[in-house]
Amino acid sequence: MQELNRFRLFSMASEPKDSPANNPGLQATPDEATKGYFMQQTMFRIKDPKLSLDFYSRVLGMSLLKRLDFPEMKFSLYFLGYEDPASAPSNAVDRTVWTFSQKATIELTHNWGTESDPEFKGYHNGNSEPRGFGHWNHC
Ligand SMILES: C[C@@H](O)C(=O)SC[C@H](NC(=O)CC[C@H](N)C(=O)O)C(=O)NCC(=O)O
Ligand SMILES: [Zn+2]
Repeated sequence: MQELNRFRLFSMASEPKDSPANNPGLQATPDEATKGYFMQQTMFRIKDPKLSLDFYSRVLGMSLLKRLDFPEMKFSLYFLGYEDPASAPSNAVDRTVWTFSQKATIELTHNWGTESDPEFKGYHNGNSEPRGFGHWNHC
């Protein structure tokens, strides 16, 4: 009962639990230097683009906003998001600029050959030591 009362007491605090007053370091407004900036992309390395593109499009419902190939460095980048690709510019350079102006995209990095390399054991999933990436919630 003690724990429940303590919880009730805390949740009745004058300040909302999520306020800056209850969260040292939390700022109500961003620094002028980065005002207007937003999280534009996070990157995952993938083994096989055929399997990953199927998963991200069919299962997660995302669209391919832009693909960039770097043959001299033997890798490709696939930018996925929830914008309608039909609204993307047709010009390749303009489409790259458009893609990089979309919020919270996913950049899939494919280092060529991993899909067929028997020695490739996959990338670290973050959930074994040393722990790193945690999870992605899709709902
Ligand atoms: C275009 C822009 O969004 C990028 O992030 S490119 C960044 C660059 N990516 C690569 O070199 C991909 C191939 C490389 N072998 C790799 O697996 O990363 C890069 O800086 N990658 C390093 C990183 O930590 O992101
Ligand atoms: Zn990137």
